Amino acid sequence: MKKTADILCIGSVLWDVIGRSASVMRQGSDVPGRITRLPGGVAMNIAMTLARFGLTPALLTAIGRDAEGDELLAACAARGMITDTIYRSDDLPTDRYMAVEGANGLIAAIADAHSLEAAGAKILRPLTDGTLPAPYAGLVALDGNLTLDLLAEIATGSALAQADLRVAPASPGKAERLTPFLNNNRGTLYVNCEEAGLLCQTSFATAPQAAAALLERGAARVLVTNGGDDAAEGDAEGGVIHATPPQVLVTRVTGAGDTFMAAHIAAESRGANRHAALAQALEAAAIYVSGDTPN
Ligand SMILES: Nc1ncnc2c1ncn2[C@@H]1O[C@H](COP(=O)(O)OP(=O)(O)OP(=O)(O)O)[C@@H](O)[C@H]1O
Ligand SMILES: O=c1[nH]cc([C@@H]2O[C@H](CO)[C@@H](O)[C@H]2O)c(=O)[nH]1
Repeated sequence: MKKTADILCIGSVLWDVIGRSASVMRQGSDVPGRITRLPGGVAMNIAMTLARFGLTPALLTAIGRDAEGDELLAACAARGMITDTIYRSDDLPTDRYMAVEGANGLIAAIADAHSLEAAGAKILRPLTDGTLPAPYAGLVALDGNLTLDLLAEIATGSALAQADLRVAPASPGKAERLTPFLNNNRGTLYVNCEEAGLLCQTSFATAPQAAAALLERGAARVLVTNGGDDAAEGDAEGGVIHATPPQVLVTRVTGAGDTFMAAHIAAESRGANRHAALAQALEAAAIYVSGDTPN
């Protein structure tokens, strides 16, 4: 039986190549370590986490028709995701992200999402070619790896005008690409305090302050996290609410934001109200950062 998608994940699905060393590293270091390759890209990370919360994501992305692409597609299918919505390109290679991590944290990373950017609006074809119900009125998780032009088209166009859009930035360097969602009062933005500051060209001391400022600048709805400090949720009608993350022993933080977002979406899809959804997202993120769940 063909599965129906609970949510569309639109954005980067690529291979992460991560070099890790136990040494403290600086520019120019050449040290022994391990190099691993694993599925990544923000849309894929969100899809993997949504799948852990029991949802079935369909992926809208560009993957090359190369050996790396075939392997990546198989990795998506193995996780129960719907892959026949993926645009396979004959001439564009499968995208890659490369990071180097030392004992002192992330040293540097390069995201090569050129194929996704070059594919442009082709990744959205399933929304209009009969593959998906049109207009699509369900949940959508969208990442900020798409070009500013395509993100603006999604924020203002008809293809996703009825959708429940949940938008995450791809990296601090791409945070400003979410501006069309602020300017057009569209979607729910999931950002941390730093990204909220970048979007508003300022800095915020607390998540409730950041949430209020994003709403003031035109956001329809926002979720703002701030590490171990209070997270906030707000929309124009209901105002801003906030809650404190459970205190846990932190063993990992990379991926905490994706876990928060996926758990929040999953809670709301089960019918949780805003207070319960925020609490459940914080609970799931706490379990994640404490290291009690698999990657
Ligand atoms: N030090 C911490 N103590 C307790 N909970 C934490 C801590 N760091 C993160 N969390 C939990 O994870 C959520 C998201 O964390 P954070 O605000 O750091 O997101 P992020 O910067 O987007 O994460 P990522 O590292 O994935 O980019 C927080 O709201 C909180 O629930
Ligand atoms: O510009 C980007 N930077 C990082 C990511 C992804 O985020 C994760 C690291 O934070 C990693 O999976 C990478 O692929 C991306 O998709 N685009």
